[in-house]
Amino acid sequence: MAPEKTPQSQPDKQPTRTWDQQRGAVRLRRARNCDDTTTDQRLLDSRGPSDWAHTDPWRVLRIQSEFVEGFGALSEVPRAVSVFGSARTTPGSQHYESARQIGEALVNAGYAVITGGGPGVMEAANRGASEADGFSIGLGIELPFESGLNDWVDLGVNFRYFFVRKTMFLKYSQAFICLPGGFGTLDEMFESLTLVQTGKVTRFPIILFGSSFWAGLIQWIRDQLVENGTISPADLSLIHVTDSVDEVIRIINEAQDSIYEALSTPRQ
Ligand SMILES: C/C(=C\CNc1ncnc2c1ncn2[C@@H]1O[C@H](COP(=O)(O)O)[C@@H](O)[C@H]1O)CO
Repeated sequence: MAPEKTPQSQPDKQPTRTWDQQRGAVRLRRARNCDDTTTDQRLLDSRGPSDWAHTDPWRVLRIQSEFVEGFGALSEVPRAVSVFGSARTTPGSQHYESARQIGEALVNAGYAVITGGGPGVMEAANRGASEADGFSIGLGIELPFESGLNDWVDLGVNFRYFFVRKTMFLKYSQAFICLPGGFGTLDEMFESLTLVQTGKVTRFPIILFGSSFWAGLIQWIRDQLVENGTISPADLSLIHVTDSVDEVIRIINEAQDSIYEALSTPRQ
């Protein structure tokens, strides 16, 4: 019979129990320390040439560097609006032309245009902005099926991490406009709605362009979310739905005015 492993027979291998510990943001209760390797072993006994780059502690530095690069590249960006929508929209289609007009109108109203830098609606909005001689920005994302930044992006920043990129959209935009899209667009829309609903960002319009495309979702939100009490009826007012480019600009300008009013300075 195999000898029983007890603290006496295997003194060095026994996991050590520690009491509650607070390590920065992390709370450890009844923690077990099972790591019986030494720091030197972990440093010198590498498993492969790129092991270090894939361990979470090092990943944190890459995440950090992505924040630093993003903040650095975008810090001088003037007032801007982000435009989201399908990567699959084709040039010449109605949604493509709407996005192009929105890009142009935003520039004429004094805003830079930020998109995901990809094809479809993103390209169209960048194109409208660039054709109107405005500031056209693309925040690209590394994807398995890389499509690269579209040709109408004047300032492009590529990100590895979705969540870092999302921070940039929010930090450097005064409003979000969502054109018809798929999961990516819905993700961007619902994340921004959550941030406005929870008060993380204020006076931040979320505009859904294309009423017939969005009607079913709005109805579902009303019938299911409001009816079941998972959102309050007032939350519906966080979403603006329109088919008018002029209305888009009016909504954004009004929100800007209310910010300047709160600060008691006129809008520039
Ligand atoms: C699918 C194709 C290329 C994808 N390239 C993208 N580049 C940049 N940003 C993207 C890309 N795809 C999605 N996004 C982001 O999500 C939104 C669109 O996603 P949807 O699922 O198409 O609605 C968009 O706003 C971007 O921020 C080749 O066709």
